[in-house]
Amino acid sequence: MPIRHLTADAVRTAEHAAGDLLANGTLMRRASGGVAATVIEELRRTGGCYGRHVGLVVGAGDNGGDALYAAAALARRGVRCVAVLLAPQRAHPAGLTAFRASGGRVVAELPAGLDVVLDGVVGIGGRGPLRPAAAAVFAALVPADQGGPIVVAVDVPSGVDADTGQVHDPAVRADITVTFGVRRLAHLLAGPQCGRVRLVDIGIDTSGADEVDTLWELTDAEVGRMWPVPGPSDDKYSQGVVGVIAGSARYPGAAILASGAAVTATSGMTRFVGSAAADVVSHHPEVVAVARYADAGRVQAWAVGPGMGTDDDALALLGEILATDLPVLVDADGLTLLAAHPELVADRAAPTLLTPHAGEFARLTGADVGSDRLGAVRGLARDWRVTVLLKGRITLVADPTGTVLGNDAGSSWAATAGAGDVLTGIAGGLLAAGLSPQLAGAAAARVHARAAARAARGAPIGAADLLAEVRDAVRDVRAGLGQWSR
Ligand SMILES: NC(=O)C1=CN([C@@H]2O[C@H](COP(=O)(O)OP(=O)(O)OC[C@H]3O[C@@H](n4cnc5c(N)ncnc54)[C@H](O)[C@@H]3O)[C@@H](O)[C@H]2O)[C@@H](O)CC1
Ligand SMILES: Nc1ncnc2c1ncn2[C@@H]1O[C@H](COP(=O)(O)OP(=O)(O)O)[C@@H](O)[C@H]1O
Ligand SMILES: [K+]
Repeated sequence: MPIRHLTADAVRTAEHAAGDLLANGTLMRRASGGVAATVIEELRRTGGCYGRHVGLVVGAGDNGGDALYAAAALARRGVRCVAVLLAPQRAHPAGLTAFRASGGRVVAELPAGLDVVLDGVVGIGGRGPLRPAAAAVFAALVPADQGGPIVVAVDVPSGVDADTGQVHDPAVRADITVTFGVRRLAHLLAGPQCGRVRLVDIGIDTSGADEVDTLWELTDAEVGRMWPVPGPSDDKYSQGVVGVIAGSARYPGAAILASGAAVTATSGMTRFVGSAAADVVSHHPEVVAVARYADAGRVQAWAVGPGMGTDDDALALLGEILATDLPVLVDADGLTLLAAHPELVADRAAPTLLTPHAGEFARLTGADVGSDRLGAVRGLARDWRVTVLLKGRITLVADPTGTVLGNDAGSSWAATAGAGDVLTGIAGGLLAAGLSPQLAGAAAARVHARAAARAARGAPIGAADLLAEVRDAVRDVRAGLGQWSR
């Protein structure tokens, strides 16, 4: 089962369904216990708990209550806790009582030399940026990598919108985020702001949540299991032949990268159509490359667009491809053409995957992606009745029914020219092998991101370096599946 992320509303619904557990404070006790356990783990890793120092920043709601109860539990382990109360009159009363009873002290500002700072300003009830008093406390902290305290966010880093993942300015940048029962949308949409996310079981049931409240994330094992590999009765045709249309004789780069990625991602066969046919074959001799579409031969899916140009010939070719009943991926120049000719996909029944970056997305919709990327990608997929993969550090793949798969690349090394051409080739290969556009897009994004991180190992890369690591990235996700038996 993919990892589920939910809206704040859906989280609240699940909490309320827990009935007495919510009313009698059991859920909050479990939540704060999870926060304390996380802090204890961190302190133990760095020398133990006794005599260490933890600072709290406490807001007016239950998020602050979690922090106060967690501190009371930490005090029982000999941790010394101090708290800045942002709204002293409205701090969680029972939490504050427990905090004081455990020896915790309320202070006007956080002292230097803290080991951990707990962000209990706001959780899923938060709106907008950190207000000035909270912002000043966090601005004064020395970052953890410069010897300052580790920042542990309770539920979500304050200033990050739990539903859209919008990182307001200012917002808390957490090293660790501890959340309860189920991950919130922001934990994927704003992954880099959350640091390491730790999920604490508090005994709520979220299985009945609606799809519109949900964002899914495939596990590596799921990506590995769905990756197409040849079986005993397969031949080069039976695994799905992908056709790539990209680049030009003048600009062969996109053609070489996209077709090379298609070759690398799956077995079977890659065909290529375009004026860069000779360049493609010189780099990837296994590609069956021709100049004209009429000579292409049969394929099971097309990947069309990178560097193909936007002239009348390109438009005519895109129209022919989209008029087939084959799965088609459209990227780059193909998307620019589609933005002006949406009728080309309006009546398409066959699987269709559009892979825009933010600029191409704006061309397609006439509006910027905005701060709600999830809502935006869902809207385009629904309105155009196609699957849309929105690129970036967090890739989102929405199908027309509203199901969305997200992928945090984990690093940003793939933000390099030509990396999108590689993604096109990988996803095109998976489409030809029979994966749905959504799974093809999400699985390709995962392997693409791993390949980028593998290639980089701390230094900038080009798209060709990323391409060279795709095979090992596939090996990574397939590790442990008993693949040698196939
Ligand atoms: N309901 C429950 O049983 C549970 C709740 N839990 C905790 O409760 C949290 C939700 O608590 P609440 O609904 O009280 O909401 P929060 O504590 O997240 O925030 C609401 C409060 O913050 C104020 N506020 C909103 N935006 C602000 C901003 N930008 N700057 C400063 N103050 C702002 C609001 O006026 C309100 O007083 C969860 O995130 C979680 O930490 C957990 O204990 C799990 C169980
Ligand atoms: N900040 C980032 N972090 C991680 N991956 C990124 C980031 N920005 C872009 N990418 C990925 O790199 C690729 C870039 O594709 P694209 O924008 O089409 O570039 P190009 O057209 O030059 O190939 C996509 O797979 C995208 O998801
Ligand atoms: K918080």
